[in-house]
Amino acid sequence: MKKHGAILVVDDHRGVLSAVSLLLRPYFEQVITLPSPVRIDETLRNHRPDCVLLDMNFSAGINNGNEGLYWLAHIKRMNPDMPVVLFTAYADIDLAVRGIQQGASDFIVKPWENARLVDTVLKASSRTKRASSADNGMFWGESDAMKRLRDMVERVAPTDANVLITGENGTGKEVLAREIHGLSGRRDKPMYTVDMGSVTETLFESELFGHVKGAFTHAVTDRQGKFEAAEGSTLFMDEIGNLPPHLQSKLLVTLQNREVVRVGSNKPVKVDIRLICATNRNLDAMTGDGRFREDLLYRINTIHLQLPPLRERREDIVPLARIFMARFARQYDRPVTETGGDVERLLLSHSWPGNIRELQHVVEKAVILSDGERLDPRHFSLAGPRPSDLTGDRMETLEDMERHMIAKAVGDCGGNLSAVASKLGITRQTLYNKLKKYGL
Ligand SMILES: Nc1ncnc2c1ncn2[C@@H]1O[C@H](COP(=O)(O)OP(=O)(O)OP(=O)(O)O)[C@@H](O)[C@H]1O
Repeated sequence: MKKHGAILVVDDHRGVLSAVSLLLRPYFEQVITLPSPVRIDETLRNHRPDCVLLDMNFSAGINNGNEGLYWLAHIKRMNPDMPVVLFTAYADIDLAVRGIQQGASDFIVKPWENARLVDTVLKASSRTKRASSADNGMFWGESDAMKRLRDMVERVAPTDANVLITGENGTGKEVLAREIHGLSGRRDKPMYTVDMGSVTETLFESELFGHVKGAFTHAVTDRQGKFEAAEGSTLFMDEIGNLPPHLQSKLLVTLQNREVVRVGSNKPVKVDIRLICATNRNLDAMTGDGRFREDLLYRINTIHLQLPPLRERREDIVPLARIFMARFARQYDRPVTETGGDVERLLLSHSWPGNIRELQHVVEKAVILSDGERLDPRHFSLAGPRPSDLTGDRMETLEDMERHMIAKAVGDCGGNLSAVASKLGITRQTLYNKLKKYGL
């Protein structure tokens, strides 16, 4: 039988976690257990489980299930397609029904029947695969830069070549890493992520390479690092530019020898991983002034993929906005089905310093606030471009300046073209001509 990817089990009874973990291991590549929901976000981000089995009651003495419903809503907000099976010690059908109304896939009553529990979580996990690949996949779009990138990705993904993805914040580096993993021979195992931007520097080493008991004050047991966990799969190292110099050397040795040495040990362990790194920093400049090892850069960037900022793929702004609109309309049960011309002009007039993430957030907010079939331009509060967008390379000609002034005015006037024309002191017809000329 082919195993499913990963399942996350959250329950504050350690006995329950061990029993469920033993029961589910034959069916899942990875059974991740959490004794408290506080680390749910990080765990969902790093492990992308196929399903969550979520206890309904966490704080001792408060047994009204609200904690479970709270965390259910939280998971669904983060990841609308994630199937959540509720786990409750009380045969409280009303509560379970409320959970299902709020998006849970099913529920299991404790004490549970093993066969029913396995059957329920397997069904929920298969559902996610179909939903998420259709819904949360990468949108490539029509720009030449993205077409070239896609071509390259299709050729490179099936190989084991190390890949370096660069691009500004929010351009989709992690989405691209998942796409590469999904097209590779390693796709049956989950991709492992380690975010060098969120782990504190003192924990980098143990997080990556693991440690043995007693290696440092809090090392009370042996612990596997991400390199070992990702055995046979892909390891995605986000914000690689944050890696301090002594760990750059250790990473280089690990990649050269294909083996890791846990902190506090001298016994190397063989590893077989495919490495994908990402950064929004300029590693060439960092090697130039000695902040990043050049030999490590050569190791990690066998293939270099550069994601363009959203302002350089303007033809993709509206299609992406429509995808996000449809997704959030479903998630928040809103009737909105159209973006509308004024909203589209508004979106095209913005410079998107936060890239696709920013677009996704503003569309999400507008969908939540919407009450009709069309998005309302008043629900978009787009911040003006950053000062850096107004100077330097991107503002070289008078045309650049004019384009920027028109775009800004469209934003300031909420997409109302009569107001834009009068603000700029030109006729509506001239404004139309210029909007067309600049693709706004
Ligand atoms: N091509 C795409 N198609 C659909 N959604 C996308 C795409 N690229 C990015 N997104 C969405 O935009 C958000 C940001 O993407 P992601 O986290 O991959 O960016 P990033 O470049 O890794 O950001 P950061 O540098 O801040 O880590 C995510 O919510 C993701 O779902």
